[in-house]
Amino acid sequence: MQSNTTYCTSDPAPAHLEKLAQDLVRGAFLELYLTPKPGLVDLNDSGSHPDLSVARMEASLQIVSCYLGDLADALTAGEPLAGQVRLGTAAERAMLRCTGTNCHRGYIFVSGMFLAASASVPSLDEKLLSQQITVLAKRFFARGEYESTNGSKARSRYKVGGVRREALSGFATLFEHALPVFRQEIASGGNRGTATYAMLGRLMQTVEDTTALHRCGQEGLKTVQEDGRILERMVLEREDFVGFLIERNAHYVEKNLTMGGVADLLGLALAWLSHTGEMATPSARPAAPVEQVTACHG
Ligand SMILES: CC(C)(COP(=O)(O)OP(=O)(O)OC[C@H]1O[C@@H](n2cnc3c(N)ncnc32)[C@H](O[C@H]2O[C@H](COP(=O)(O)OP(=O)(O)OP(=O)(O)O)[C@@H](O)[C@H]2O)[C@@H]1O)[C@@H](O)C(=O)NCCC(=O)NCCS
Ligand SMILES: Nc1ncnc2[nH]cnc12
Repeated sequence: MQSNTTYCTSDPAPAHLEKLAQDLVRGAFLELYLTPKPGLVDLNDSGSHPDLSVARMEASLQIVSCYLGDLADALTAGEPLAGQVRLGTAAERAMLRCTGTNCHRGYIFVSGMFLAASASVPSLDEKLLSQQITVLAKRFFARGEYESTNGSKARSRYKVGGVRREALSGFATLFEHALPVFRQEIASGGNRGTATYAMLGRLMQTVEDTTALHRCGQEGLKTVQEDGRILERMVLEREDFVGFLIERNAHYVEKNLTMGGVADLLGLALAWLSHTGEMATPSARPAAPVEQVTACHG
């Protein structure tokens, strides 16, 4: 796949931007393959998404990978916000054209926002990164809202902030909930598997997920939040949370309930933890470089 966007930069994106772009793709793959997850596509089934499959989402992530690589180059070339947004909308169109779905539309937005913020905060300082995300989100949303989306309808109908408030808060749910509960689980003797499910439980409780509202209204969102509370407790108490999640998946499929926003923020959290090295096993050999996507569709 050949990208039709090239940036004449004297040099490629700085190493930290290029690696973060790769880690943002890695995080989305880690989320996709996490199994089981109620209502979402995983290695068991497609949850409440009969139009999706693992293969289709992998194809979508190839588009996301091209987008993030192009965005890293554009940021290095000093591309202004309008040009960055054009890359995002082009990626949304490519995803729809190549996979027939919008399965990573939200992830294009949150991962693009995260990478753009990191271009101005070339460190692992999470407070500074969060503040820069808020700055960029204010500039992004100051451009106005031009289309009626499932998310915008859910936000006005249920008086919630959705992904918009999440971005304007500097991804507070990620930095103040998801990452701390992961680190707490590791510190208290857990492993990356239990810590990831503790993160999923906390995100289910805290994300104002407009996809859950769009599908099943307030009752649907409350179901996700209550299940997240139970999941986090079961992980903490070393109960059979996998059995619980398999049972809940059957319920979500019956109700057509999903939580795509939770999935995206989980992918973002796994991406950042990959970037900080907290997803690596202490004795692990340095990870082989992620196979670079050789060419991209524009
Ligand atoms: C800023 C935009 C993301 C638009 O946001 P908006 O609020 O207008 O709503 P949506 O366009 O619907 O996108 C919101 C998507 O963000 C995810 N999400 C929802 N709540 C949250 C939250 N609280 N925090 C973080 N993220 C959240 C979610 O995306 C995931 O779910 C989608 C799949 O679920 P599904 O139910 O299948 O969705 P639908 O197809 O809508 O329903 P069905 O028909 O299938 O029943 C998938 O996208 C996941 O990623 C929300 O969907 C931004 O997109 C925007 O402004 N776009 C305009 C063009 C642009 O500027 N693009 C460049 C961006 S850099
Ligand atoms: N695993 C998943 N299933 C459905 N929608 C998603 N959006 C992001 N990850 C997803």
